[in-house]
Amino acid sequence: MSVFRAGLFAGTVVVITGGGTGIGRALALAFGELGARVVIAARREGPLREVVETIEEGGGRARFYTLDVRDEARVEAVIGQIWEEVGPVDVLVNNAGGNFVSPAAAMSVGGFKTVLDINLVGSFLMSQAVGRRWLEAGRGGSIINMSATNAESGSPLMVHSGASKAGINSLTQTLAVEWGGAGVRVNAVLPGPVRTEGSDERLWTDEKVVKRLEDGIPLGRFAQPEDVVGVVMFLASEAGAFLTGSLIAVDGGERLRRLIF
Ligand SMILES: CCCCC/C=C/C(=O)SCCNC(=O)CCNC(=O)[C@H](O)C(C)(C)COP(=O)(O)OP(=O)(O)OC[C@H]1O[C@@H](n2cnc3c(N)ncnc32)[C@H](O)[C@@H]1OP(=O)(O)O
Ligand SMILES: NC(=O)C1=CN([C@@H]2O[C@H](COP(=O)(O)OP(=O)(O)OC[C@H]3O[C@@H](n4cnc5c(N)ncnc54)[C@H](OP(=O)(O)O)[C@@H]3O)[C@@H](O)[C@H]2O)C=CC1
Repeated sequence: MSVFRAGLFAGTVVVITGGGTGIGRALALAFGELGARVVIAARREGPLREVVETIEEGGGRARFYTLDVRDEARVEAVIGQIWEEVGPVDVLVNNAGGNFVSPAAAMSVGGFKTVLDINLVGSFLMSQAVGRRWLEAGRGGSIINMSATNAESGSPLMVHSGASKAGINSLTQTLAVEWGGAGVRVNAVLPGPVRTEGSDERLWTDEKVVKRLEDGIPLGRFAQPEDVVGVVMFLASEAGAFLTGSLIAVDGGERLRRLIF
């Protein structure tokens, strides 16, 4: 049950990249439930369609667009279409992300760049396409970037992901300063390990690793996608009106643990 009031996001257009699965799906459903006009965008139509149908069955309003966040022309076209077909965007959640496990010494530059392109360049392109329109129209808005705790701590076998998320933290703070005067707030959420379709397939495949990770989380369990929802809602709402450039970890304390004893 949501702790936020019914209709909190009525009249608000919320765009979520990667909204067909995992954390993005949980966010889309939650925003839909609170009255937002939800727009989700990713590469595969199937998961996007399922989420839109689920929101509409619950009485909410949603639509999807297929896009690859690395494709500058497609990003610009889709954002233009959203403005015309749905209305001016109020909230952008840059959630689309990619990752895989690989020793740094064995990783191809193609693999490294792929994850940088999806996570960092994709967040930049989406923010730029939306932000330009906000600046031109003299209206504010809120951007929430999905970073990760590996931006701030060395996480072996994820050199591409960690570097991209550190870049996202910097992008967040730079845009917060550059666009703050125009009423645009830019914040980032840093989840620790979360069980999702994408991460279960690519990262958390070894139960021994899962158990070890879980043992190291002070709150004693992996996060579920729903654990990330509340802080995003808070940042998107009026309650977050004076937050910008903030990097907020949602990790059950995982980033604090050090192997001393
Ligand atoms: C504390 C916790 C921190 C956790 C932080 C973050 C967690 C997450 O992000 S979980 C999200 C997981 N979800 C996803 O990754 C979903 C989207 N992922 C994908 O689409 C793919 O996995 C992708 C990232 C590889 C991108 O797909 P695509 O654009 O189709 O890329 P290609 O398959 O063409 O590969 C490009 C390039 O990357 C190399 N590569 C791909 N997978 C691996 C692998 N498992 N190991 C090593 N290298 C891999 C591939 O060989 C290509 O390289 P080049 O041929 O050199 O170009
Ligand atoms: N799971 C975890 O442990 C953690 C995840 N995160 C971050 O949370 C976010 C969501 O991840 P999570 O829910 O776990 O993973 P999922 O794989 O379930 O979701 C990622 C979504 O991103 C979309 N996506 C991937 N690449 C692109 C692209 N090039 N263009 C458009 N959309 C794309 C995918 O859809 P499609 O394939 O259809 O394009 C998918 O729906 C990511 O930014 C991730 O880095 C952060 C910390 C921990």
